[in-house]
Order: sequence, then C-alpha cells, then structure tokens
Amino acid sequence: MSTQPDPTTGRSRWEQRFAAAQSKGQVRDADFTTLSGMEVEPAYGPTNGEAPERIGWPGEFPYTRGLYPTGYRGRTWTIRQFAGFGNAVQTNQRYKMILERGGGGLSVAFDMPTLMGRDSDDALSLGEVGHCGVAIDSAADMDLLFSDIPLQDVTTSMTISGPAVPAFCMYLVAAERQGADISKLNGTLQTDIFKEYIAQKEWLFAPEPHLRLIGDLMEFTTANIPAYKPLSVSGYHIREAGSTAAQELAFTLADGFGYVELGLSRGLDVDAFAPGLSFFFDSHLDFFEEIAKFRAARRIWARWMRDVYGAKSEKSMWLRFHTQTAGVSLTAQQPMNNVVRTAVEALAAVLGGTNSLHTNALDETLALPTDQSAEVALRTQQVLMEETGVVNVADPLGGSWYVEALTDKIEAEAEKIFDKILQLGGSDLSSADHAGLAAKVRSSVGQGGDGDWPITAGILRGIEDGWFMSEIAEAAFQYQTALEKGDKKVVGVNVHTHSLANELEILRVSHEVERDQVRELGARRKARSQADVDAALRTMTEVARGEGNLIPPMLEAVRAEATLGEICDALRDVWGVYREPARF
Ligand SMILES: C[C@H](C(=O)O)C(=O)SCCNC(=O)CCNC(=O)[C@H](O)C(C)(C)COP(=O)(O)OP(=O)(O)OC[C@H]1O[C@@H](n2cnc3c(N)ncnc32)[C@H](O)[C@@H]1OP(=O)(O)O
Repeated sequence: MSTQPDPTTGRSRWEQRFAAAQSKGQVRDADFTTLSGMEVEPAYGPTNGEAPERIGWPGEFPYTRGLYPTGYRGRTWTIRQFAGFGNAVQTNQRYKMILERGGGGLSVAFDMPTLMGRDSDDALSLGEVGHCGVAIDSAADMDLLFSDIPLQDVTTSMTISGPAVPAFCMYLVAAERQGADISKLNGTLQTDIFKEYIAQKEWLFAPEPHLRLIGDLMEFTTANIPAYKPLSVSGYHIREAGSTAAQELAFTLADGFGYVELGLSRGLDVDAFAPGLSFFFDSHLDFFEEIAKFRAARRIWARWMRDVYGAKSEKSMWLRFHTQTAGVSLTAQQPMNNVVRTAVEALAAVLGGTNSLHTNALDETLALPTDQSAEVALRTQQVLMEETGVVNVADPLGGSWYVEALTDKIEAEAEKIFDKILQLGGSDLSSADHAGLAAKVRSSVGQGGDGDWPITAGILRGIEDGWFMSEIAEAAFQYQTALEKGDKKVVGVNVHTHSLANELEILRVSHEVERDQVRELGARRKARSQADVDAALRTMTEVARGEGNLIPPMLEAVRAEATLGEICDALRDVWGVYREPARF
C-alpha cells in the first residue's frame, strides 16, 4: 500500500481487512496489473485516508463501495445465464453447455404454463408449452433437468414466483434422489410475489395466501437449508415494465422491507433469515445512473436493516444482488447492435458491484437465444472479466464527483418514494425517522400478523389501489413521449436507421415438444399410485385450511409424483384465485 496511513482512518481499517482476507487465502492468485504491466492497488480512496461515512471503504458499512474489502480480487461475480426452453432434456443440454464454457451457476427459465401453476395438458397451456422456458410438470421433469448436474455443487437459481414453493419442493426431491445433502444446497428461488402484482402479473392467489406460503418457505429454509436464498426480490420486472431507475430501486427495496416484516411477523430472528434475502436488478443503458443505483441500493439496505429492523450481523445488512442487462433496451432493428448495448450494461453492473450477472443474447427481442447467441452473451461477460482489468480494483468509480452525487440523488429519490409508501399504509412516520420506524417495528414483533407493519401496509394498499402500476405507467409514458419527440434516441429505431439487412437465425421451439410433454405426462400419471397422490394432496389441503407449515406435506405430494398443476389446483380450491380490481 502506497501511503503511510493514520491507523484510525478508513483506509487503515480497510487495509487491515484486506490483509486479514489475504491471510485467509481469500484473494485470488492472479495478475492484478494493467494491460501495460502497471501495479494497481486493490482499492483507492482519499489521500488523507478518510472517506465520508456514506461512502466509506470497500467492505465497510454502509457498503456503498461493495460488500468485500477485496472486491472482485476475492471472487469474481457469478456468471449466471438464465436459460430454459422446450423440455427438460433439451434444457439440460443447454445447462451442460453453459457450465462447460465457464458459466458459474445455473438459472432456470420456466415456460408460461409452469409459471402460472398449470400442467402441460391443461387447456390454458395450449400453444405455450416449452416456449418461453422449460416445461416442468412434476419431480420427474426436475430429475431430467438436472441429470448429471450435481445439485449439491452447483448453485441453482429458479425464476418462479406464483408457484415458487411447489417448484422448490420438486427441486428438493430431485436433489434428494441424486443423494445430495439437502442441508448443503445453495441457490435462489425468486418467490417475490409483490413485484408480480406491481409489474409482472404472474400470481396465483391473493396476496395473503402467497405471503403465508413465503413465510412457510422462509421458516423452512432458515431451519433446514441455511445457505439457500428463498427470495430474490426483483426490480428487474418493475424496470422492464417502464419504471425509472429510482422507482425500480425504491419499489424493490420496499418489497424487501416487506419480506423482512413478514419474517419478523413469523417470529423469526432477523439475523437468521435476512442473509437469505437477495435482490435482482435491471442494468439499463444510462451507464452512470445504473452504477449509482446499485451503490445506493447497498447503502439504503444496510442502513434500514441495522437501524429500522435491528439487524446485528453484517450478512443481514449486505444487499447481494443479481443483475440482468435490460431486455427492453434491445432492438429488433439492427440486432447486432444489441451486443454493444449488453456489454455496456454489463459493465455498469460490474462497476456497481453485482454479485451475479446475466447478459442478454442479441436475438432475445425476437426469440429465445440460439446456442450461438447464448455463447456470445456468455463470452461478453468473460471479456469483461478476463480482459478489461475491471476486476482489479474494488469500486473503481468511488469518489467520482459525478457518481457520488448521482448515488446521493437516487438515494434521496428512493427515500421520497418510501415516504409515499408509508403514507399509503397510514403511517405518520417519515422514511428518515429510522428511530420512530424501529420503535414501531419493535412493538409489532410479538403481535405477529396483527402487528403494525408500516411498509407492508403501504405495499398492500398500493397494490390494491393500483398505485404502483399507475406510477410505472406514467414513467413509461414520459419516456415513450420523449422517444417519439426524438429527445431520447435509440440507434436503429429513431436515429441512424439506415442499415444493411441482417437476418438472424432464430430459435424455434417445435410444437412437437408440447405433444411429447403431454404424452409423457399422461404416461407418468398412469405409472404412479393415484391413491398416494390423492392422500398426499388431501393432507396438504387440510394444512392449507389450517395453520401449519405447508412445505412438509407439499414435499410428500411431490414425492408421490403429484404434478404442479394438481398441487396448485388443490390450493386454488382452498384459497380461490386473485383477480386484479379493474381500473381505468
Ligand atoms: C427476467 C427473468 C424473467 O422473469 O423472465 C428473470 O427473472 S431472470 C432472474 C434470474 N435470477 C437469478 O439468477 C438470481 C441469481 N441470484 C443469486 O445467484 C444469488 O441470490 C446471489 C445474488 C446472492 C448471488 O449468489 P452467488 O452464489 O452467485 O454469489 P455470492 O455473491 O453469494 O458469492 C458466493 C460466495 O462467495 C463469497 N464471496 C463473494 N465474493 C467474495 C469476496 N470478495 N471475498 C470473500 N468471499 C466472497 C460469498 O460471500 C458467498 O459465500 P457464502 O455463500 O458463504 O456467503
């Protein structure tokens, strides 16, 4: 380290942490010089060694500059490409390709029927099976999906929220059948139902039964699979629906606070369940705004977790997030340009300290990626990681006047939105009054679901009133108007539209997939013990009518080869379905 530090400064604290990590072997053995061979420090800061508290040093509360003193010198982000199409066998081949070419983890994309809790032979599934993701009907499909992929060794994310819990049970049963030690599994389940009502619209039930299922899941994973992340609180869909960066940030973090309140209302210890909450953001094209958003996200979360929700452990204050580059920024016109857009967005995510990353393929505005476009997307991350030197220095933009100012600004915008959410919930407290909010939360712990949960009340009210949707719609309208006026520009769409024709080869999923899947499902139904399935579903519905944790009886139903549609239908019989109130 180049300076003689004052031992009381942030720099010296960071140096000690870095040295401690190094002595524990937590710094990679790699070349950390520039392309021309110049030595660079693992982090930079003010020359007097002291940074303002809100900025701090890498690995230091409030983690504006990242969670780890070592940054990506400790571990690079996980390359986690979201993939799934056709049937489980086809998708399993794609997963093997991803892992073989350097993907660091798996990320399952399910087809629309699965996302809506419907079997492939349901009348509502017709024409959709295997199209926007992989068709999964029962645990037997999960076995095929992960065939020859040891679930105990590969962190696996599953993007599913309405039927998250039955899909999770199928994943557990597939892991059990592989002989995995269930307590050692590590992965992420999206589960985040708030953003479904706010933006994506893939719910099954009304919010209350979904929150009960999520509470059951949090309880189950906290007790049995401590490394597993049962929630990936998602801003991606909110942004893709047309929100601004600040709305994405604020709505997502508020949803995260809602899940913390859910955990507390279930009597769970915040430091036991909070490390299992993870996040998922969009990385759009305004490079600096995105970087500022990621940095502000970590800072806000850390402060609220410590000061409002009483977290004591560092891992509970850490906001860990996955990023996907912005699907909405891709254009059907001149699609090769999408590689450039994705690279810039991925770089913003990395400079913002993402923990995991998906880069979109250039053809994703037209169809699911081909093997070739999926490879280019993966290689985009590898070029950033291996060639550009961005992994050498933690939070390299920290201290930039512009980036710090933008980080402050986006944080302030988010706090204004939290105020609005608190008001919607009937609270008279301001988002800046952490002590007041903490007192309210403390008084609610012990009253369970009857407590006064200030953020949750606002979210539920905002959903019921269509407030989130109208805020997003207004932002989308503003942007579209600016685009149409030419104030905002998109190359190939409203500027520089002249181009040589470039035809892309598109992945087409054959309708044979649906026929085969339906046939296979019928054969499986005949081969299983219907009496076992009926008994397991009956027990599960009894628990759903009462108060116990639903995961153990659901696991039994899955072990008996009950299908996703049968499990969801049984729950629909108990809880009904949710219809969004009509609004004009
Ligand atoms: C749009 C689309 C759709 O809807 O259609 C979607 O939604 S797609 C949605 C797709 N979603 C996803 O793919 C979600 C992915 N999410 C995740 O993978 C997770 O939730 C995540 C964000 C927390 C990332 O988890 P991960 O396992 O990949 O990475 P982590 O950051 O946890 O790192 C792995 C381990 O390395 C440790 N580690 C990392 N960096 C360092 C370092 N510098 N020094 C020391 N240790 C380190 C971590 O603490 C952790 O250990 P330890 O474990 O001991 O703490």
